[in-house]
Amino acid sequence: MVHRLSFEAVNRAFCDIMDVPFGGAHYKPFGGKVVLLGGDFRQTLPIVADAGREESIDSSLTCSFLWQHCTVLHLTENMRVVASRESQRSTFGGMPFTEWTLAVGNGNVPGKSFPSNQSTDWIEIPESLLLPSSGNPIHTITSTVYPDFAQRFHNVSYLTERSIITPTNANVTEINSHMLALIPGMPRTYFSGDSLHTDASDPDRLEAEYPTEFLNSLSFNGCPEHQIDLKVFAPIMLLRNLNPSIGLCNGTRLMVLYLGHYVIKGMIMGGTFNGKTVAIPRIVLSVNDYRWPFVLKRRQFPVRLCYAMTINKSQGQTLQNVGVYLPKPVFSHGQLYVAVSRVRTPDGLRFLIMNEDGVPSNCTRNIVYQEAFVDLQTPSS
Ligand SMILES: Nc1ncnc2c1ncn2[C@@H]1O[C@H](COP(=O)(O)OP(=O)(O)OP(=O)(O)O)[C@@H](O)[C@H]1O
Repeated sequence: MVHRLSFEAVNRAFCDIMDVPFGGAHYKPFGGKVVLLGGDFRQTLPIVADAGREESIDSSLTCSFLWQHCTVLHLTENMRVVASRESQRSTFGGMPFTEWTLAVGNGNVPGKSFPSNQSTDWIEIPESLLLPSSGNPIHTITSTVYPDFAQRFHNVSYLTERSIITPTNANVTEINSHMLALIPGMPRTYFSGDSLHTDASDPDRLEAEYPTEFLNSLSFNGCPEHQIDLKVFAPIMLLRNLNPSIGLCNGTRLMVLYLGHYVIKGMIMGGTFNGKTVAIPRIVLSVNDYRWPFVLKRRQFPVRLCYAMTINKSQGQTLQNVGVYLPKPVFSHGQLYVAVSRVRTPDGLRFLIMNEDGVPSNCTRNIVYQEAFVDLQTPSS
């Protein structure tokens, strides 16, 4: 979901363009233009660094002054799952899959509480969705989602239809490294060129304080790593909008075809541009993180491996086979709902859950902030 401040900025720009006063009796939202917004408040809220529950809710469009001008219309049919007869037949917690998915999103699956844990937002995942609990969890989840990988690692449709999703980047990296090592041959490594930029009066002092080696060690959400290891046939995800008109958007998945010095060539997997071959250049990405007194400029290919991806990054994807790897529970509103709603059929969805002692479990957290739904039933003029 986009932060409400972004909508408010667009609103001001439209008022400016349409020469409509911003505020007062003649004020018209978006300069009088009709704007259609689509979204699902069961999904994750905008990411605000170090935000608690209140700040996350406050970032939502429903907390903007614009919301009073919105009319809410509800979609009623789940088009992703509707085609599957199997999803209607089987029951999950006594309901069809589509209803169970919504119950997870609405926070209506009956909770379970534990003597050791005061939190009541833990739910049981239906038995039919759980993976067998023995052995190495990484091996279990990767061999389930990527069966016969040694024979099929270069098959583009095989890669297109599957992914492992998990809450944190650390687990994503662990699974991606495991999978890359299974492809024959040595990886090609790309290192970024990092520098810092600052308006401070003494940039030399900052450069001495934060040497390049330190900049290289920094990782940021949505920014490629300093070191990227890739092999031909590996699936990668684009981390920036490069050229939407040819399908190169933030979140586009591609299979690597060629690893050059100046470009990476890949084949787009899924969506309107499925099968199209494209070249990705290195670009300079700027990261302005409040924790550091500088802007990091990183010159790197804007990609990362995507055998696994974070739950947040999986929003927008529709896949046939999804393994949800939960070595720790989800940590924010809507993540479990996003995880369970990536598939067309429950047959393609499997969970591997570990409890805090690292023992496989059938219970996990489902965080749902009910305040996120408060204003959705009230159509206004
Ligand atoms: N009218 C339709 N007829 C058939 N299939 C549809 C229709 N609308 C959407 N779908 C399918 O449902 C899936 C989800 O659609 P889409 O990605 O547009 O929804 P979304 O709300 O953006 O999803 P997300 O849950 O990722 O936010 C896609 O695979 C799409 O092909």
